[in-house]
Amino acid sequence: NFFKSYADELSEIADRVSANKEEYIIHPINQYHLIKRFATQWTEVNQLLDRFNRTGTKVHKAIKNAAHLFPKEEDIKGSAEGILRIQETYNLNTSDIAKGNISGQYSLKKLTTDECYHIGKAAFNGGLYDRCTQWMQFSLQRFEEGTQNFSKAHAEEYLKLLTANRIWIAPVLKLKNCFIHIPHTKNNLFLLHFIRTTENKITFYRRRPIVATKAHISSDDKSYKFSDDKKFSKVCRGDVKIPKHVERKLHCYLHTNNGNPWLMFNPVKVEELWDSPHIVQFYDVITSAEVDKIKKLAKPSLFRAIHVVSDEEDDDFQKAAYRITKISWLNDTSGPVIAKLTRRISEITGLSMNTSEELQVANYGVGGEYPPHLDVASEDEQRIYMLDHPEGRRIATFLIYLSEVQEGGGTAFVEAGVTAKPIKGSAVFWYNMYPSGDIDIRTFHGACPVMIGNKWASNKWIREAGEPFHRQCKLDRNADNRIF
Ligand SMILES: O=C(O)CCC(=O)C(=O)O
Ligand SMILES: [Fe+2]
Repeated sequence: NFFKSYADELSEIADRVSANKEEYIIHPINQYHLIKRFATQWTEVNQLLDRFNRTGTKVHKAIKNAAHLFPKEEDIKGSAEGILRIQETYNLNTSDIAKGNISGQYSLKKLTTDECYHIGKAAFNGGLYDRCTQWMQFSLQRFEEGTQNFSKAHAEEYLKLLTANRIWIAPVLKLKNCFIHIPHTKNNLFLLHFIRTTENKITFYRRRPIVATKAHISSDDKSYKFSDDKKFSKVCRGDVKIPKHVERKLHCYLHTNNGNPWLMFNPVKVEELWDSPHIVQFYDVITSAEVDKIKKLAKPSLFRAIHVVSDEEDDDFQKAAYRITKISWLNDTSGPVIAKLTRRISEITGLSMNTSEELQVANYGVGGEYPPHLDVASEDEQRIYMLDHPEGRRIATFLIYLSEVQEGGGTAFVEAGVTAKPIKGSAVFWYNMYPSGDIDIRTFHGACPVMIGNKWASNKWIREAGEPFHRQCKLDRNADNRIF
């Protein structure tokens, strides 16, 4: 019976998906279901085959051969967290998501009682207590609709816990460090959990505010603090309007880099995204065929990226294992397509590639994001990394989009309040340092969570040592960058 119902379920999905697999896979709820099927149901199939001694069958062999590639429990958790990250960033309704509706696009199946429960649990563990309440309520609602064998006591337990503790959560959140002194702490499991998650600070959805170190700051301003997580989400949603006086200065034009022969008959299309710091987007810098070649070269060596997060308190560095991006590095000998792209970046920007980094290729999955950061190291960090990087700091970033993203996944410049849209074949370019050599903290930026889609992007970081003849330093600390 189990095999039969599972086979029916799969063939129904296969029938409805076969026409457009890509469209199926880019929806976060479909991905969640797919990951779940591999992490749990196929394992169940395997166990049943073992139990009934059907170990020689074709399907058993297939599962055995591929089992090491299957997603694991932690991947289900990761994808539930991805859904929550999308929900938090883009202010989505719990009821919409439970119905499978993400920004107007529906998943093949809606979320079941136990799936709502599990997302609720992930919300609780991330300290999102109000969200947890909503998800548990939806779990119970689905249960009333009579979908499946799920013990509703689990969800009720969470709701009870949250209702009983509601009175003190809000004030305690405000007091933060004082709550440790509340008496009877040890007897309150919920409070202990709360303290633990709050103390950890980094949760999957809440990005740690980054404080500029002294070396980041060029003038007398000693206490510059970057905008918080809320601002990043707001910019990602496109809720920050470009002021009229800035908009008036932004243009689109064709660029030949002062009559560069490579660009004379095929000028590059430029759109200014911001005036100060000057941020531009180039269009059609790479063809679709070249993109396919780059992805093919990168795929075998993609590995999960680890973001380095600056620690607020001791200014030390900590690694946070956000499992949401995969990256790979390609150099000019990896293939002619890479060497050609490197030369093209040089023609467009007028900068030397002699001290540039290899091309970084990144792939973002469900809810994949890169929290706000500066691409350039502070002076203190550079002193530490000097031996590794005699070619100096990252003077400029050339960020190429290798795919479209249906919803979300833009690059948000938090201070400016503008988000670059991932358009396949285009590239965003900006200087991370002022002409004086000071770091331009206004270039603080991050990759917004991918809501629907599969995002591919590629970074070419250009380092300072190769540029003295291409980009003159200026003694005036107030001199601003102008790309062209
Ligand atoms: O992928 C993006 O949109 C931005 C990525 C980024 O900022 C980085 O890799 O440093
Ligand atoms: Fe970056």
